[in-house]
Amino acid sequence: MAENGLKKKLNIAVVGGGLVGSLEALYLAKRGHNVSLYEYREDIRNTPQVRGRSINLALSVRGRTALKDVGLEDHIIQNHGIPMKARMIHRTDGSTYEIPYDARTNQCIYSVGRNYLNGLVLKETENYKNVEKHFNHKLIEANLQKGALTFLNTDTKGTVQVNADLIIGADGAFSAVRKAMMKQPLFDYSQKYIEHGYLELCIPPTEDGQFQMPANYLHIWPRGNFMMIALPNQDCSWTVTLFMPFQNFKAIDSEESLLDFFTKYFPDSIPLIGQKRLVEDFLGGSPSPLLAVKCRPYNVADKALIIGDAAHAVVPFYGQGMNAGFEDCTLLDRLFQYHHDDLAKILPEFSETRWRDTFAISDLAMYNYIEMRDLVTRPSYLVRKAMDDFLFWLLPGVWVPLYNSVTFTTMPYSHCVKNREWQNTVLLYLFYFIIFCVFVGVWSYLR
Ligand SMILES: Cc1cc2nc3c(=O)[nH]c(=O)nc-3n(C[C@H](O)[C@H](O)[C@H](O)COP(=O)(O)OP(=O)(O)OC[C@H]3O[C@@H](n4cnc5c(N)ncnc54)[C@H](O)[C@@H]3O)c2cc1C
Ligand SMILES: COc1ccc2c(c1)CN(c1nc(C(=O)N(C)c3cc(Cl)c(F)cc3C(=O)O)c(Cl)s1)C2
Repeated sequence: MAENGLKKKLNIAVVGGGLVGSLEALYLAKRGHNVSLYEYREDIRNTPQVRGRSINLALSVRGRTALKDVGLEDHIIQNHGIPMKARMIHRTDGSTYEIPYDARTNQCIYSVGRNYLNGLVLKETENYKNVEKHFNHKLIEANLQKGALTFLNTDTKGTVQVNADLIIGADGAFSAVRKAMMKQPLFDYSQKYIEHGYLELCIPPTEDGQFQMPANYLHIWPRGNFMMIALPNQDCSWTVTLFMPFQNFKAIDSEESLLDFFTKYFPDSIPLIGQKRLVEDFLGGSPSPLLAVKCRPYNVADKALIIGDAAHAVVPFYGQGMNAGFEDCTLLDRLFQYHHDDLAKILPEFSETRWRDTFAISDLAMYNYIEMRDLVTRPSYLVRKAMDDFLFWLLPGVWVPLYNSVTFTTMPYSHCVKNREWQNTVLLYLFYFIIFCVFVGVWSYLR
């Protein structure tokens, strides 16, 4: 707050115009600050959207809350997002079965196009004169303590010097802002590349432009040490993501070995993708790596802050990366409101209160990576899910299963984990009690 009691307009540089950076620019614009958004790539609204190639993501309540704050939730839910009410599990014989996300209240998650959502948020910033967007600007140097940034304009090949009251790094898993932050003393950092990579394939729409599979589902082909999933697109195509160890990808190096592999493990997907397209896309592409990043603190004094994947890239096996990044923006906005834009209070409090939750979702996603590939096929998973669903139905305010709390509530991720721990304890004692009753029953019968 300025001396005269009026709110001080900050000059804020947001590095990274992806999903989280563009949303953060919008949040800050709505607070009246002068925002300059710098994005390495060109404006994605001008890049041709290759048909049926859009990469999509699962939007759940944490991300919806942020979009609601900036007035975009209704548009996404009513005009773009495709509701997914259940998982559709594909067995190797091609038969399928459903596992609803929330049988009690029929809540669902939404499949949204990454570029569509990014473009929508960027477009919304056009309504604010206090937002400047600079595309083709790559951050190459940062002096965070001084609020000084150097960008390479990839168009002109010239450099651009920028000074800001606040630098927000939303520049993704390989963040340049975080790299500068790592020079700070007491900055903790760890990263993990998992052994699996992912390759995106496409199930096109039918000749008459309809979905080839039931639309309102997240389709999963769980196969033990690898898995495939498919999310629906607005154009009735599916973005299919195959997760598999890099060495397995490497072993599939010919049309014959590829078709043998898919015939054995994903036979029903071959006619859906199309044999020719499968061969072209699989052998013509290469698997991308998956990186998890944990670091803290997220701020440098009252000068700089990292959010989104720059702060906490997670493996995608909970569908929460974007949702967690959007939740960063929501929580940061609440702190701006509570501390009247006083960065000396906001930034340290964001770091101190957020890292436990981002570490928790990172661990949950990594656990899912290890479990999920065949978890949904395990009887123990289905028994536990049935018990969770029953107790959730019986005691909805008390017993919120882990998957529901992560996906369908804004309960802090670390509380979701604590919740699960006491539920495990209760179920363990319940199990012992049942065993004891059976033992007493059998003993009484045999006496
Ligand atoms: C296979 C896969 C599936 C996923 N599925 C889901 C899902 O279903 N649901 C979900 O919530 N999340 C999902 N995620 C995670 C989600 O994609 C990320 O969490 C999200 O994109 C993070 O957004 P971000 O803006 O922080 O980073 P990014 O999306 O990486 O954006 C960073 C931006 O910064 C720019 N940039 C980078 N370096 C510089 C620089 N030096 N100077 C200027 N600009 C720079 C980049 O060009 C980019 O535009 C998935 C991720 C993967 C890999
Ligand atoms: C675009 O690429 C990707 C890649 C991975 C994901 C997504 C999009 C969206 N993802 C979601 N995961 C959950 C979830 O909570 N769990 C436990 C699951 C975890 C796995 Cl790995 C899975 F296959 C199904 C579920 C499931 O429950 O449906 C959601 Cl809810 S959405 C994972």
